[in-house]
Amino acid sequence: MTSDSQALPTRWRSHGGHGGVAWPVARSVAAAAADPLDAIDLPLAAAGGAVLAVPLGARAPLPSYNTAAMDGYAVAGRGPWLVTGRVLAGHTMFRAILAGHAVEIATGAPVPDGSDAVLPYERAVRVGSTVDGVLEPGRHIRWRGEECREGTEVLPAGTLVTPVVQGLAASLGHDVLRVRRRPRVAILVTGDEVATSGRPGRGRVRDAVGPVLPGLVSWAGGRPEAVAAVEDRRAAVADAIGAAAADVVVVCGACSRGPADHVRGVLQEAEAEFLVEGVACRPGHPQLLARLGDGRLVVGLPGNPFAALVAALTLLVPVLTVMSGRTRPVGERAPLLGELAAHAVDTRLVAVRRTAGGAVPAGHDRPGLLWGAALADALAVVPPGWRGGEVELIQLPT
Ligand SMILES: Nc1nc2c(c(=O)[nH]1)N[C@H]1C(S)=C(S)[C@@H](COP(=O)(O)OP(=O)(O)OC[C@H]3O[C@@H](n4cnc5c(N)ncnc54)[C@H](O)[C@@H]3O)O[C@H]1N2
Ligand code: MOO
Repeated sequence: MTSDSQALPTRWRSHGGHGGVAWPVARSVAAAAADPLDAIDLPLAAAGGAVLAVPLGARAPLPSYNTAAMDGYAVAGRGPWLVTGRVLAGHTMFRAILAGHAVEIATGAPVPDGSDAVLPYERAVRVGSTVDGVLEPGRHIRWRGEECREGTEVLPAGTLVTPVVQGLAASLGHDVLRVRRRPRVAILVTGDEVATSGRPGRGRVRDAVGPVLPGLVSWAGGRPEAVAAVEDRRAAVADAIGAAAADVVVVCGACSRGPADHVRGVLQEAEAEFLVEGVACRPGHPQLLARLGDGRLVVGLPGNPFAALVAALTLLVPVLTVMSGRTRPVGERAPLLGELAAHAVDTRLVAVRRTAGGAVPAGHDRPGLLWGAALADALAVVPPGWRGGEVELIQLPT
C-alpha cells in the first residue's frame, strides 16, 4: 500500500465524458483493494515466483564440514609429509591424520581432523610416498560454518523466490519453502468477433489480449488459469464471472457502454462494489475494478489490445503485486525525449524505449495494436498538462 492510497475513499466513479478517476489514484485504489494472501508450504521446485512468507534461515552450518577448497594434499604438522591415502568428495574414510602425515584430497572432500592446511598440487613436490611444500596454516580449507552459521537468517520475509534463491535455499537444506500463496487469476475474453486462430477476415479480429494476459499475470505474481472465450451474451458473461474459481477475475472487452458491453450490468446485478469505474487516461479509460460479495476482485479491461495492456498495468498488476506479497516498485523516472503533446485532462501512457539519454517514444501506439508496446520496454506516464521534464516509467512485462 502506498501512502497516497491510505486516505482514499473506497469507491470512485467516472464523472462524465471520458472522465474517470485520475490515473495515479486508480493505481493506488487497486493496490489498496488487495491484501497479501495466506502463507502456504510449497516444495522448493514449485516455489519459484512466490514470495517468502517467513525469513529464510540456514538449516545447517555452511559448509557443514571442513572442506578442501583445492585439489592437493591435506597435511598435518611440519613437512615433508608421508602420504597415507586419498580422500575424494563424498567419501569420509579419513576421520583424522597425525602430525607428519598427509592424504591426497579432492576439492569438496572432508578434510581429516588434525589437518593444518591443504597444499595444492601446484605447490607440492611429490617424491615416492612423501610430499613436501611450504605450509600455510589454514590455507585452502573452508572451515565448517565459516560461510554461514546454523540458524542464521539469510533472507528476509518478502523476498521473491528467484532461481538464485531456490539454489541458495537448497544449499541451506530446505526442501519446502513457506511462501505467500500466489493469486489465482481467471481470464475471460469476450467478443463474438474475436478469433483465436488464423488470419483475421472481414468482421473478425484475432484475440491479442488472451495471449498477453497469462504471461503478464505470472510476471506480476499471479497464477493464470487457461484463457476462456465468452460469448457476447449477458447470461454468458454472468455465468463465466460467477463460475470463475479464482481470487481475481479479469474480463477483457464488453467494459464500455455499447449494446454488447455486459460487464458493468452483470456486476451491478451481482451487487458488486465498484472501486474504479473509468480512469482518466489514454488509452484505456473504460476500465474497472469491482469487488464481488464473496471477496473476489473483478478487473475489467477494454477490448482494444493496447488499451487493455494499459488497464492491466494500472489495475491488475498492483492487485497481484499486493496479493502475492511482492514489493511495489519504486517509481522510476527519466526525461521523456522527442515531440510529445500532453492531454489537457487525461494521463497519457506512451510506449517508450529506455536509452542512456532518456525515454524515447516507440511510436505505433494506437489503442488497437500492440506494435508500439512490443517495440518498447516501458510506458511513460505523461500527466495532464505536462510541459516537458522527467516522467514516471512503468515496466512492461518481460
Ligand atoms: N459510446 C462509447 N463508446 C466507446 C467508448 C466510450 O467511452 N463511449 N470508449 C471506446 C474505447 S476508448 C474503447 S477502448 C472501447 C472499449 O470497449 P469494450 O471494453 O467494450 O471493448 P469491445 O467493444 O469489446 O472492443 C473494443 C475493440 O477492441 C476489439 N477487441 C475486443 N476484444 C479484443 C481482443 N481480445 N483482441 C483484439 N481486439 C479485441 C474489438 O473488436 C473492438 O474493435 O470502447 C470504445 N467505445
Ligand atoms: O481508451 Mo480506448 O481504450 O482508447 O481504445
